[in-house]
Amino acid sequence: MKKITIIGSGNIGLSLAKGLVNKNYCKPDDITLTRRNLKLMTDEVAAGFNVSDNNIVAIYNADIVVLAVLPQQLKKVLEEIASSINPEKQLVISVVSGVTCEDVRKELGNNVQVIRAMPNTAIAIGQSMTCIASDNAVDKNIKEVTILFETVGAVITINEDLMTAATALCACGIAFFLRSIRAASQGGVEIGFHAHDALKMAVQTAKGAADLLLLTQSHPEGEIDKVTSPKGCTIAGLNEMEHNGFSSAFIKGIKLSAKKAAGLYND
Ligand SMILES: NC(=O)C1=CN([C@@H]2O[C@H](COP(=O)(O)OP(=O)(O)OC[C@H]3O[C@@H](n4cnc5c(N)ncnc54)[C@H](O)[C@@H]3O)[C@@H](O)[C@H]2O)C=CC1
Ligand SMILES: O=C(O)[C@@H]1CCC=N1
Repeated sequence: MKKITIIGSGNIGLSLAKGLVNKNYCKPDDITLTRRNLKLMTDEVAAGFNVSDNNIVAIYNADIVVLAVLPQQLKKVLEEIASSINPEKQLVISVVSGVTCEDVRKELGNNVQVIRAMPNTAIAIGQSMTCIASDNAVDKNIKEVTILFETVGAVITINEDLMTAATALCACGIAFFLRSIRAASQGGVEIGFHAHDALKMAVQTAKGAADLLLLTQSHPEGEIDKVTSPKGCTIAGLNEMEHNGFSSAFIKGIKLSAKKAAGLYND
C-alpha cells in the first residue's frame, strides 16, 4: 500500500485521512499527518495514524504528499520541503484553493508531478464531490489520484482554469446547502415543529431531493413540476422565495466565492 503524508491536518486534511481509512483505501498506519501543534492530535494518535510536527521527516517515506494547509501558509511549507521532495518517486496532491500546479512547481521544482484536487468535507463519510486537474501529471498518476478520491466520493477531471469555480460550487457549496437546510428547519420551527424534529425533517427532505436527481438523473425543474399543484401551496412558497431573490442570491454567492477563491494565495 502506498504511503501518504498529509501536510496540514486541519478540517480537510483530517476529513480526507478519516475518509480513506473508513472506506478501507488504506490503514491509519499508512498515513502520516503533520501539524504544528501535536498536542491537538491525541485522537489521531489513538486512531493509529502517524503524526509529526516535522514536515521534512514526515515526507521521507511518502509516495504521495498531500498539501492541505491554508493558501497563506503554503509558501513557507513549500520552501521547507523543496529540497526533500523526490520527483522520481513522489507525487504531490494539492487541495489548497487558489494555488495553481505551476505555483507549487515554482517552489518545488519543475520536474515534480503536481495534481490539484478540490474535495469537500463530506469526504470524511465517503460522499465528497472532488474535482481534479493537472497541467503536467502523467495519465498513470491522474488515474491513481482519481481512484484514491473515488474511494471517498465522486470525481470529475476538469481543466485547471476551472478549479476556482469548482472550489465555489463544490467545496464551498456544501456550506451553502447546509445553510439552506438550516434555513428550512428554522422555517419549520416557525410553523410549529420543535427544533430537533424540524431539522430531521429538513435533512431527510434535502437528502430525498438530492437522491431523486442522482438516482433518476432527472432535471430539478422536472421534479419541481411534479410537486407544484395548480393554485397549490408549493408554487406559492416557491414564487415567494424567488420574489425575494432565492436563486439570484445563490448564484451571486457562488460567483463571489469563485472570485475570492482565485485570489487566496496572494491575500
Ligand atoms: N475546509 C474545506 O472544506 C476545504 C478546504 N480546502 C483547502 O484546504 C486547505 C486547508 O483548509 P482547512 O483544512 O479548512 O484549514 P485548517 O486551518 O483547518 O487546516 C490547516 C492545518 O494546517 C496546519 N498547518 C499550518 N501550517 C503548517 C505547517 N507549516 N506544517 C504543518 N501543518 C501546518 C494548521 O495547524 C491546520 O491544522 C486550504 O487551502 C483550503 O483552501 C479545500 C477544499 C475544502
Ligand atoms: O473557505 C475556504 O476558503 C475553503 C476553500 C473551500 C472550502 N473552504
